[in-house]
Amino acid sequence: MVFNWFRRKFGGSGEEPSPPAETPTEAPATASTESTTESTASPGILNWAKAALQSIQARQQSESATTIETPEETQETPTAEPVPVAISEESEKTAVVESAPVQPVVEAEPVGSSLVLDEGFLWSAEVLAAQGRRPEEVDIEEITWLQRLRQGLGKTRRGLVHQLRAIVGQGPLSRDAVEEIEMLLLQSDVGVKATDQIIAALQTKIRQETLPADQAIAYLKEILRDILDRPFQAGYRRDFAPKKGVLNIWLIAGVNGVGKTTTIGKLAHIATQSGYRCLIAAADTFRAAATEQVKIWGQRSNVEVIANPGKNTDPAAVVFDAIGAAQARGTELLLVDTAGRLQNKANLMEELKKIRRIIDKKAGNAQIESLLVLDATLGQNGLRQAQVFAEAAQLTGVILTKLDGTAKGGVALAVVQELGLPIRFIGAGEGIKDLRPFSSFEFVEALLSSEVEVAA
Ligand SMILES: Nc1nc2c(ncn2[C@@H]2O[C@H](COP(=O)(O)OP(=O)(O)OP(=O)(O)O)[C@@H](O)[C@H]2O)c(=O)[nH]1
Repeated sequence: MVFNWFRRKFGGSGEEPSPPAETPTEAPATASTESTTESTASPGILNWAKAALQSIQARQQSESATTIETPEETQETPTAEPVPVAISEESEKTAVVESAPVQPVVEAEPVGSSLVLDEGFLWSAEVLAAQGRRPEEVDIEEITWLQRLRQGLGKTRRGLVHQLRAIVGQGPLSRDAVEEIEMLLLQSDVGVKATDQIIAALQTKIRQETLPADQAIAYLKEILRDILDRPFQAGYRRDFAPKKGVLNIWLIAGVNGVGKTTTIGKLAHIATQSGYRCLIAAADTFRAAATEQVKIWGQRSNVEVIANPGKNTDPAAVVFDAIGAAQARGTELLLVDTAGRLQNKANLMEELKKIRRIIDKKAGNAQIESLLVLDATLGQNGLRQAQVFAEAAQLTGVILTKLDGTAKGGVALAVVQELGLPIRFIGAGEGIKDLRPFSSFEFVEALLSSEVEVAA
């Protein structure tokens, strides 16, 4: 059984978590602000984690038993022949449909590392339980991803949590304490505007009452979640799964090197794993290697790539062809890769606008999303680029990549504060499974939770 990331329900602030778990554990039923602030795993969490581990192991065993019994069904490699499609007049001499070759990359689950009831597993269990999840419904992919996210933000978290605790634990916030927190947030790339908001909210609360460090951190988490979820109050929908049975087009934009192509590959993987018919348009015709690169990613998920092998061909024509192909085949998700660099910025923006016009014209009924990919390691610099794109591409969301690197994580707050756009996915690694839908609750926990220890 394959885990469906698009159907995954998040708990956390502002969203009702699932009903309390009816398990023999004492797992917390809701995402309360106090739920994940302890540094020692409670017996409830330990039981919850054990139950989740057993359930994952049992499923893996029964799946491997099925594989052994019916090898032809489960291990057969699907083959795909190139399929001709309707193409536009402009490009009919050169356009071809690149069909995904046959061998999808099969990534083995890192069973050995993840199936241990270690600190990382316990922390993931705590985060999932706090969202009202039941241990028997948790998938190994969720545990692995949460561990990865937490690892990626580890450096920032260790610096932040330790110092914040020391400051907020000293009673009402003094002027010095406020300045210290401000510095910490700015150093973590939170940006001036979001930092001001956080400080103002924190001051109001801590002036009113003296909070122990644990509660002050819990309150800080709540403030951060509120900022990250604010676009939902402004009309953006929380649920970001593509609609089934209709054409969804996701235009992926961003400057070169931020991870657009890689992200498209990872999205194609999530989409096919979640049961969507998916297609990729290779509309970065400026960089010669870009098409080749996106084709390799297409192969990994067995997703076809519509490309035009000519030199400097019109990317809008590729998109036109791809929409035609998608409509002819009943594709549900068309991912459009775009150039990150042209002769100059004005050209790049013009190209994006043109692609957008083609999409609006040829696929007016499609569900269109325009997603900006931002490299989290660029911090505030990435934001300036974003503002330019926001106008040209009518952005509807952001994908934050490279949170596993030197990124400080706080940039997520700056992005939402400055652009008013929701973060839809985050990437924390170069592998096919290293991009997942964004959850403010999980992100903030990964950024600010203390280490969890098994109680003696
Ligand atoms: N560590 C890490 N590396 C990433 C992540 N996402 C992408 N990368 C790497 O970033 C580099 C650039 O990624 P691309 O996908 O080629 O970027 P692009 O935006 O398509 O670049 P252009 O095609 O030049 O516009 C590659 O080496 C990727 O492996 C991530 O989440 N973490």
